[in-house]
Amino acid sequence: MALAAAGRVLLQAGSRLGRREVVDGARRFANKRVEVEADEAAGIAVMKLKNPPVNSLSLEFLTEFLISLEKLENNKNFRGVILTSERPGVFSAGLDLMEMYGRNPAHYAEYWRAVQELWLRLYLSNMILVCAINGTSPAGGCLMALTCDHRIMADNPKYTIGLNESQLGIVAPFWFKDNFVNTVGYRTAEHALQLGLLFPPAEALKLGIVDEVVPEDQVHSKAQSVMAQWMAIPDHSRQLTKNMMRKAMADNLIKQREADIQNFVSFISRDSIQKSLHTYLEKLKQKKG
Ligand SMILES: CCCCCCCCCCC/C=C/C(=O)SCCNC(=O)CCNC(=O)[C@H](O)C(C)(C)COP(=O)(O)OP(=O)(O)OC[C@H]1O[C@@H](n2cnc3c(N)ncnc32)[C@H](O)[C@@H]1OP(=O)(O)O
Repeated sequence: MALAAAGRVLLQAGSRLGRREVVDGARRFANKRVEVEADEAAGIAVMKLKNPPVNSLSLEFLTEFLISLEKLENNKNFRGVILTSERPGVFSAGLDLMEMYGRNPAHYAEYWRAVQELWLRLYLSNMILVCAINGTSPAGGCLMALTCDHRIMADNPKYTIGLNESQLGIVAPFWFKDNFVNTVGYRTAEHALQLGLLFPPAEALKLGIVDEVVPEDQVHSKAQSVMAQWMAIPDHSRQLTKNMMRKAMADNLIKQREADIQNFVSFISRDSIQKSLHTYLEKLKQKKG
């Protein structure tokens, strides 16, 4: 119920944005920040993140992404989604720092609700989610990948993935942490989260953050072949199994969703945290100069 209500809010927000949907022969639809190549006959869609320059998860991006995902969820012909970046090199730079810096509490609350919604929708999706990680994927970007059923990363040592929040002076919330612990195990998570480590593909594979590392030019073909394997499993048994594995963790967030929002708002509003974000943003700028 809570999920459905939040979804309606996002849909309303989406229509307020007034984006015109572009339909190309019923096989492709796009809003400004997400491109969907939908092969209805095959039952597979490729969702490409395209929020330049670095696919940060801004409020507008989250709204548009959730609307596109809902369209696919509502069409029973779609059984699988491949998530990838339209800009190879960066899968996603994670949560948009500008949504968490210098804004007011109401904005922080609205943003955090949308971040929660993204995680819940992806984590509990009945569809098969395969992540084709064709670039760097820190923090919220890594979280998106962690919600998927299978992760394939491009073999480029320049790319990294992990939950680096502590390096920014912020903290990965409990549900980021739980998703990570369930993927890599407690000790690895404890170590990586405290240090805010980002891992290149080979290490990410060793730790189980990703399931496969393949040459960069094969990420998409690999994602398609993995999807074919997963599609061969009957939906009802796969979905019941997925739900059995994931429901408890998602319910843990659902039951304390409002408290989690309040925690986020009071944490992110602190002067010391705003100062840390300021310093990090300055560092990002200086890196350029
Ligand atoms: C008690 C417990 C309570 C807990 C309560 C909760 C607490 C808060 C939890 C918050 C969880 C946060 C999760 C996150 O996802 S935080 C974001 C983490 N992301 C990063 O650290 C990535 C930062 N970016 C980079 O490292 C690089 O940009 C990247 C490697 C991704 C790409 O490099 P590239 O050289 O290609 O591009 P630039 O660095 O030049 O960047 C281009 C412009 O984009 C801006 N940028 C980059 N990342 C972000 C971002 N995440 N959000 C907003 N903007 C971003 C960058 O500043 C450049 O902008 P300008 O062109 O204007 O300079």
